[in-house]
Amino acid sequence: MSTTTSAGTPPGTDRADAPVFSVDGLWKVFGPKAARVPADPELTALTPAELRSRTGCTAAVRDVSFDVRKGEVFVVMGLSGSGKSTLVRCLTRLIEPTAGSIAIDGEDVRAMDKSRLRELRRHRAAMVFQHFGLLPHRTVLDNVAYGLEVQGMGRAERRERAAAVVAKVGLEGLEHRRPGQLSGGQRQRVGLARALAVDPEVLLFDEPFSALDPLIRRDMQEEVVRLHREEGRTMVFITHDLQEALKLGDRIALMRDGRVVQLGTPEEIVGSPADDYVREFVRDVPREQVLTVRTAMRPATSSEEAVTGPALFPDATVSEAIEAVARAGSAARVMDDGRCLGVVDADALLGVVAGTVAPGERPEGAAVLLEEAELPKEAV
Ligand SMILES: Nc1ncnc2c1ncn2[C@@H]1O[C@H](COP(=O)(O)OP(=O)(O)OP(=O)(O)O)[C@@H](O)[C@H]1O
Repeated sequence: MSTTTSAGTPPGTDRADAPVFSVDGLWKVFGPKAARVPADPELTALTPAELRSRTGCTAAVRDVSFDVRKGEVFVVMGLSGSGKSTLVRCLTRLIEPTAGSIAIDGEDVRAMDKSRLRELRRHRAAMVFQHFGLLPHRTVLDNVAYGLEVQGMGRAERRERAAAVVAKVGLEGLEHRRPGQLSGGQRQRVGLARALAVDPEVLLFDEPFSALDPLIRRDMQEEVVRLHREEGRTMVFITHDLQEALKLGDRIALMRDGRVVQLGTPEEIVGSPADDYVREFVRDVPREQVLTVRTAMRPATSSEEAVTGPALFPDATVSEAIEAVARAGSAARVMDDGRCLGVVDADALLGVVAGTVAPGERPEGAAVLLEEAELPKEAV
C-alpha cells in the first residue's frame, strides 16, 4: 500500500529517509531475573520450552532489529503468542524492554523520563486498540476530543478539531451519540479518530479489526488504505491475518516465537519465503495477486518487442499482466517513465503463478537472449 516512491535515494541517505523508529537487538523476557537471559548465550540458545522449564522465563521478543521508515505501513504479523503485541508495546515502553535499543527520530526511548514518555505516547505515537477503550458516558465528539483535552487545548478549539476528524473517518451525523449507540465498526472508527485527533507522527494499531465481522473489517481496512493515501502518515500495524498484512503492509515483519523470521515487502515474503515456516505460512496466497511484473519480465529481444504490445507499470500485478497479455494476444511491455524496462510473456507469467520462477530470477533463456540480440537502447 505504498504512497511513497520506491525509486530514488537509498534509505538513510537523506533526512526524509531517516527512520521514525529504529530498533536494535531488542529483548523482552517475562519472568524471574529476566535480565540474565539476553546476556547469557547458553540461555539464548534454548528453545522457548527449554527456557521456560530451566528458568521460568518467557522470551516474548528475542533479539529483534528493524527500522520503521517515514510514511510506510509497517506490519507486524505472526500467530497468537508470537510476540507481536509485546514488541509494539515496547516501542513506547508500555512494556519495559529487557535489553536492546529503541529510538524515535534518533531519540533514545529507553532513556526518556516519565514526562517525555507521556509526551511520546500522547503526541508522537498514538495507539489504536482492539477494544476501543471509549468513554461510555461521553459523546462521539467528546471521545474524539479527549486526547486534545488531556493536552490542555481549549474547548472550542478541540471540538472544532474533533469534528473535522470525525468527518474524516466517516462518522458525520453521529457526533452526539454515545458509544453504546454505535455498531462495532463505528466504535472502531471513533477509536481511530481519537488517535488521529492528536495528529501523531506514528499510528500504532494493535489488531484493531480482529473483533469485527468480515465485511466491516474490510471497510475498515479500506479506511486505513484511504487515510494512508491521503495523509502518508507512518503506521505500525499488528495483525495475525496474512491477507490483512498483505493488503496493508508496505513491509511485513513476520514473527515466530519472539523472533522476526522474515522482514520484507509482501512480494518478497510471498515470492521468496526465507524458510519452510514462511513458505508454509504463505502457501495458499494467490501469487499472481501479490507478485508484480518485475518478477516475470525479461529483456526485450528485438527492437519491435520494445515498442509494441500493451504497456504496464512495473508495479502491475502478474494477474493484471495476464489479463493484458490475454487480451492483446502478445507479450506486454513493462514501461517506466517512457522507457521499456522489459517484456512479460505468457510463459513467464505462468512460471510465476506455478512458482517455478522466483522474484529476481530471470525466466530460463533470458540471459542468452540478452547477449544474442541487438537491442535498442531504450529496451535495456
Ligand atoms: N505479562 C506477561 N507475563 C508473562 N508472559 C507474557 C506476558 N505477556 C505476554 N506473555 C507471553 O509472551 C508471549 C508473546 O505474547 P504476545 O501477547 O506479545 O503475543 P501476540 O503475538 O501479540 O499474541 P496475540 O495475537 O494472541 O495477542 C506469549 O508466550 C505470552 O504468553
